[in-house]
Amino acid sequence: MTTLPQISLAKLASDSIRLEEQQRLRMACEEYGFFYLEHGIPKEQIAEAIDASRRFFALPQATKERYGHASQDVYPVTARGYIPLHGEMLHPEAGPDPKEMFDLGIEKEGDRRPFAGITRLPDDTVAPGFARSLLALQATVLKKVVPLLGGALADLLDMEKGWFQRHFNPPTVLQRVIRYPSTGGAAAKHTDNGFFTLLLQEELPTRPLQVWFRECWTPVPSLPDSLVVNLGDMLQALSDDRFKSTPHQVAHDGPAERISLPFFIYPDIDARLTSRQGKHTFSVAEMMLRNFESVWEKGNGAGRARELQ
Ligand SMILES: O=C(O)CCC(=O)C(=O)O
Ligand SMILES: [Fe+2]
Repeated sequence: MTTLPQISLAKLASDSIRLEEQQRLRMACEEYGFFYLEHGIPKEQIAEAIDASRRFFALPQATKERYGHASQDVYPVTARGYIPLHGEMLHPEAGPDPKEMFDLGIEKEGDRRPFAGITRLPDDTVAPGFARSLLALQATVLKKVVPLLGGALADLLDMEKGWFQRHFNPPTVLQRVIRYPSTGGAAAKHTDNGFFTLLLQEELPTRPLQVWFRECWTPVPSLPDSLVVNLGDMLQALSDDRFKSTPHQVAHDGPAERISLPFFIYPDIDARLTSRQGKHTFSVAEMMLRNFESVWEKGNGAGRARELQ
């Protein structure tokens, strides 16, 4: 069985072995577009967010729907809030996905730019610990993981000094909580549209996440203390197509429900970026809005779904 490369965040941070680890990261990005990252996030913090999410999803449907897209005050409204089962379609041939979700972001009052602002979230009287544990996890991810991994990737892209700090200050974040029911859950094949995605998943003996590798669907089992990183379409473009934004899908058939916690990391919403060799130039806001239009208005699926057979 193929095992994805394992990269260590601590090694990327260490002066003595950073270069060696960066070369392994380069190989992971060029050959796979998917890898494990030993992250160092406390287990309890992840477990708390998963438990609180499970409790939220167990609430009555009418309670959850109070936080749906129609109640959100951000642009686009589809960027935040609760999405019921079969509420999203990642690939048009597969139809709507059997999964339930909640989306949040960097919560900043008064920020009216696309994909920014405040999510209408359930408070502790409705969903104890839900908002608090998810936002605490976001803070840890943004502090401990994103700058180190992002900086290492920017070095590999051969961007000028300070490129990452300039264009990810702050990053745009779509933080998602997904529940796949025990009776069968799925996310259809797609690519992610951003720079990279960090996926924290429950440690289960089953292997529902699958990556398209060497013309085969290959399972990506959870590994202790590691999250899964996959590269998105923006990073593929910024690498002049050297790095892979790899197709993936989820096929979950129980026996228990599965909670996963992806963080979709994008550059600053105001950034306009050009790849090193100049093959690709894009505005982050325009590319994100196009992707949302494809998923939510045109029914064409996510990322490069349309190109995937
Ligand atoms: O739940 C997972 O394991 C992956 C979900 C995913 O690929 C996505 O939401 O983009
Ligand atoms: Fe994905």
